[in-house]
Amino acid sequence: MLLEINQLFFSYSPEKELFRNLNLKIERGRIIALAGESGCGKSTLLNLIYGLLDWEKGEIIFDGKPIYGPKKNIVPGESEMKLVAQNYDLMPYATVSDNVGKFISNINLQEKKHKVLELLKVVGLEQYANVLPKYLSGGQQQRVAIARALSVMPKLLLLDEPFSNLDYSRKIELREKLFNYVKEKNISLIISTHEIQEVMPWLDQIIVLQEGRLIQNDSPRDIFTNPYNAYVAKLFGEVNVFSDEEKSAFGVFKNFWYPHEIKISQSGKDAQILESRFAGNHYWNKALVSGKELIMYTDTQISGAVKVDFID
Ligand SMILES: Nc1ncnc2c1ncn2[C@@H]1O[C@H](COP(=O)(O)OP(=O)(O)OP(=O)(O)O)[C@@H](O)[C@H]1O
Repeated sequence: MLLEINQLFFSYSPEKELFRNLNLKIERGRIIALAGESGCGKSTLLNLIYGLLDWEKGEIIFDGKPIYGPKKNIVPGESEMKLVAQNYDLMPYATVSDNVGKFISNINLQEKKHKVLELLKVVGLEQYANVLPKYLSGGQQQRVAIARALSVMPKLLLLDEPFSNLDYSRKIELREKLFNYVKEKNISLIISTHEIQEVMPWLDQIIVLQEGRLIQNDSPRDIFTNPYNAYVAKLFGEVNVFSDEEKSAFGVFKNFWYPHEIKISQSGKDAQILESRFAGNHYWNKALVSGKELIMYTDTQISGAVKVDFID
């Protein structure tokens, strides 16, 4: 086991407990997303794992050794664990290359140069090697910090919202290179994100927090097909939520239906299409079915009276 959190209690203030008896086990070599809406405790948990905060009760065991908060002031060695927080903490008067190479030994300068270039390629910043961080955008600075963290080949890399400052095309490029790199080098990765859809193809595991409670911890497929509650289902985008009463009234077998699971059919329930809008890869439709508004996606624009089926 790479990381074990046992019966952890933590709060920023006595009135408001954040983590109450949090338990978590993480195996080596995995790419894990820590998901949940803003304020659920993702950054705090990463900071606790990295030993930046003191907790009240419980233990965090990393690679067989206990982690302590700043009071005991024992931080893991550089090569063990790295955190890239939302402030990137770059050296302002050193170039991008020097920042990335900060933790790489100077014994073999040729090798160091080669390694820095390799890392800059992973984060797509090879053209910026000689630029100072202040001339970079927030998203670029974040990528320099990620490259620097990768340079020490940590056993565990913690990334707090690594793609939050990137436009879509950069995000797509970075996520693939980054995830392939960590897998190749056997670096375990935990990233916090509220855009789970965008990283899903690379994830081995998703951990969902809701107001400091760990409510689901499973493979992406299991969480997507069997979300614990509406909060979890909504992490994957739009979803139609049926109460238990609605579920039996509609004769459907589950509470959460994604828009692509409601399909136009020959037989099925009567539906009135209220809106049908072009959404790029599909049409986004709002349908009225037995008095309930449902969102469904279709390949073509639809209107009027149709019939729909629920097919997962
Ligand atoms: N330094 C602090 N002092 C007091 N309360 C804090 C502090 N940092 C965070 N909190 C509170 O703790 C809770 C968890 O915050 P945290 O930043 O861990 O959430 P998050 O899931 O990472 O959110 P986001 O996705 O917006 O970064 C929130 O209610 C937040 O207001």
